[in-house]
Amino acid sequence: AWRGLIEEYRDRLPVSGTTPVVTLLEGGTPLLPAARLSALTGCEVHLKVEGLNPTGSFKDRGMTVAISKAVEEGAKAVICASTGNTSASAAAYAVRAGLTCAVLVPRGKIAMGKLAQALVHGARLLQVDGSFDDCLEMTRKLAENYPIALVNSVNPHRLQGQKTAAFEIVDVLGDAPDVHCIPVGNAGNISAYWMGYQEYAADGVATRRPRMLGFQASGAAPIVGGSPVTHPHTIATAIRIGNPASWALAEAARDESGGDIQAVTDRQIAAAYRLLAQEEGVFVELASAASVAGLLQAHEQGLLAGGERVVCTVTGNGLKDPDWAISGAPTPLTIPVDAFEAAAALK
Ligand SMILES: Cc1ncc(COP(=O)(O)O)c(/C=C/C(=O)C(=O)O)c1O
Repeated sequence: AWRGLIEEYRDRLPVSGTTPVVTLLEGGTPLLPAARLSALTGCEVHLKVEGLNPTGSFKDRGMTVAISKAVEEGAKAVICASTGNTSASAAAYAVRAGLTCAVLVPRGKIAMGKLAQALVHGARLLQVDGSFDDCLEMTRKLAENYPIALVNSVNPHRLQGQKTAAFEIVDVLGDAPDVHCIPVGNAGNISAYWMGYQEYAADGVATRRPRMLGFQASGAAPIVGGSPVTHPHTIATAIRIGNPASWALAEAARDESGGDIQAVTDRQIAAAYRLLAQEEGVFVELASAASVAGLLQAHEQGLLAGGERVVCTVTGNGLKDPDWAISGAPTPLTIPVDAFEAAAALK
């Protein structure tokens, strides 16, 4: 049976025999063949469905390690800034560990499902009148001045946990893919995947490393533009980030892998979101669809050779932000009960 990431990849994580294991049995998510995307691109496309982690996003991978280490170091409380999924995950793992959790989120820019998770797990939720980047700056100051563990992806334990997704992909495919597409916000995840692929290639578990293709929303694309975006804007609120904490690591992943970091528009993201739901049967949140919007864009640009193996990470569950699924849907029909019975009686 699946034992959670620390037990599954213990010898590749910064834990020892005495590290308490705080887990919700995260990881082991599906690597789902994507027939429609394969037909559209002429590649062999798989989706790494990270919305099926315990709190509905890939953040659980990093949080199991960061919270376990926080307990080992004697922390009594944890804190993070978040566009939503990190706070949802930190709140749940803090409960598992018996720690107090404080989260700072940008007011009014967080999907309801994520807010619900932080609140229901009893996190102390601080809504900041500013951007995610302002939240992160405040969180770093608080963590410096109080005995409270910072569990954002600036905490190296987070990236250590998140690199396990790359291990799982190689373990299932038998080697690394040729290309890996992934959304980029605070840029921890693209950096963590590259770390994982590098580690497996260095140990000979994989014979190759993929080209990393990262995708930012065009209104929140500091790495693409080369300078911080003071007022980032996108419907994909999870990646509405103007000054990524792992900027340098993400550029290294791009350059060392021979990949790229590009922008995709909200329109492209929304189209990929609908395609995933209506043609692949996978419901993801908007930011997650940036990796598939990027796949289609890369195909258009001739960046993909026919038959190449491509993995797209879809990072969060669509249930986090159901409004987007409802807003464009046709109005449901309402049938009066008696008409229904009459119709049924027609048999
Ligand atoms: C669904 C989803 N998809 C992609 C990203 C981008 O990953 P990174 O590039 O590693 O930041 C996030 C990030 C969310 C937060 O940063 C947070 O929760 O504070 C996300 O929730």
